[in-house]
Amino acid sequence: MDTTLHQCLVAVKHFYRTALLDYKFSFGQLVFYLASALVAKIIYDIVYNCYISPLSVIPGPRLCAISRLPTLRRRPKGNVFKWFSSLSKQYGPVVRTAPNMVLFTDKDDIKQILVSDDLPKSATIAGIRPDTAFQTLFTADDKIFHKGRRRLLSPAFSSKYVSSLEPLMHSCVQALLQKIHDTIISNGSEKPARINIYQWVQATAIDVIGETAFGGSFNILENGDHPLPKKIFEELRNRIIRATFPFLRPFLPQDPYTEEFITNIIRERIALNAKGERPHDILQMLIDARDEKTGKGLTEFEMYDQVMEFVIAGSDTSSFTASMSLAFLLHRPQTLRSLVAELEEAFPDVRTKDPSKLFVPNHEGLKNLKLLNAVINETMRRFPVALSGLIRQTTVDTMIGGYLIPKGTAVNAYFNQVQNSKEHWGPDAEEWVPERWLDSNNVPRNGFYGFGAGSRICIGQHFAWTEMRMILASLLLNFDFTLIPNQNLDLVHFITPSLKTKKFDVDVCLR
Ligand code: HEM
Repeated sequence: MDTTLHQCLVAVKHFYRTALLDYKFSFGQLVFYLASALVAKIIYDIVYNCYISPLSVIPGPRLCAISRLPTLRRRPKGNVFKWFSSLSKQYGPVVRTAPNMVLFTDKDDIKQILVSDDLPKSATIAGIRPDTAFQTLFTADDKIFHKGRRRLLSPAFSSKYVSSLEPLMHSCVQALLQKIHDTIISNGSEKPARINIYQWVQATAIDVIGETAFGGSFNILENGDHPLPKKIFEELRNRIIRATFPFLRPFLPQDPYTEEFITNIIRERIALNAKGERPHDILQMLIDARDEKTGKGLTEFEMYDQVMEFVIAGSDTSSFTASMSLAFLLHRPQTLRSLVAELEEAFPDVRTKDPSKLFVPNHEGLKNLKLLNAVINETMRRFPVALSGLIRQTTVDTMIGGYLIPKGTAVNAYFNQVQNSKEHWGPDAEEWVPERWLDSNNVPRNGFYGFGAGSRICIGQHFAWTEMRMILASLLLNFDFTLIPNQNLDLVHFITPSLKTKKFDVDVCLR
């Protein structure tokens, strides 16, 4: 038998060698051989993925073992997180979601991925870069690059530095209050005005990041129909599509509007520097950055890329959380009343002030307010910004969740499931109940990852907390809001989450 097999192999080898050397095969034969090689490769991959790969023992839908199709078709629609949740309910804490990707929903596994092993970001994340050659803080998969960029930018996010930005945030929040106030007055102050608070808070957050990080408000709120928020959303969706289907990259170029908008800001700053003015903010840090070895600075594109990342990371995240907090408060009047009482107790003079003056509380007076913090934490628990999970990649064969995960596998720390699990958070885990945060015993250890964890933990968390507390408290201290029931609160997630309708209307009147 062995001899026969050997003879066969020798004959096949001989045939191919002669054929290749003498080109003694027709075009039809060539197509046939290539097609058979392709079919053999497909069959090999299917057999390997289903029966031989160490991942083959991990539960999950059969199709996921051989194809990325189930994930690919959901990502561009922004609803992959719903599927992940249903998979983990059906298959348990470790699920294979693609031939080379595994979903983890156990809290210890998530801690291992993000903190103990502190795995690097996966190649999937690198795909969301506009130009894959350039890394940014959020997308960096090279740990050394990440460390250097993080060291460079950290001073702009320290709690001390963020406190110094408070007057700038104050002016943007004041502009939001003024716009609401003026709308109520122009509507005839005795009746409530209907506004899309979701959109206005989003515009405010973009202005805050412009004012604090790039030297001047983008004035998005003022120019109600500014194209930037829509362009940012389109860019987020395109980034996911480019990462999911790399062959579509040439057909989905970077949007010229945002590139020009941000590049102009950079050029204006460089011109300002030439006049001797050097504001101390993120933009200046990027302009001044020099490579330790080569002494070279960032190119204009690299600066644009990093600035754009901050505009994305710093706007839709905190605005989503702040406006969803308000939406849920309106659905839970008892908590709304308690929160307003907490705020009025902390700022008793707000009532005695001139009613025509709008009041923005200082952050020092807000930061320790228990219910305010609980409301924001509860919104981040129920609807985390990283709704589809945090994707990392193994660099060596690693045991996670009792399975051998080979080197180069994408692992998704899907903490959304942990944060909404009845096992960890009790029978009301799927309800929005901020009061649970008032007793620290109710918060399970390693059960909350609102800002991520490990070396990639959100660099902007002090910034976000300051901004969210100021926006929410200012709205509630100055106005009365009424819920308009039965609005669609369905979410989509493209890097950051948003309401599918981009709309949450409220009726608002002066207090
Ligand atoms: C409610 C508000 C926010 C939430 C819930 C949030 C959440 C997160 C999470 C979960 C991560 C970790 C991503 C990962 O591990 O893959 C992250 C990273 C990051 N966030 Fe935030 N974020 C918020 C606001 C902000 C703000 C205001 C900024 C900037 C002004 C910002 C900038 C960043 C950046 C640059 C990273 C990447 C950090 C790194 O990889 O070193 N975020 N954020």
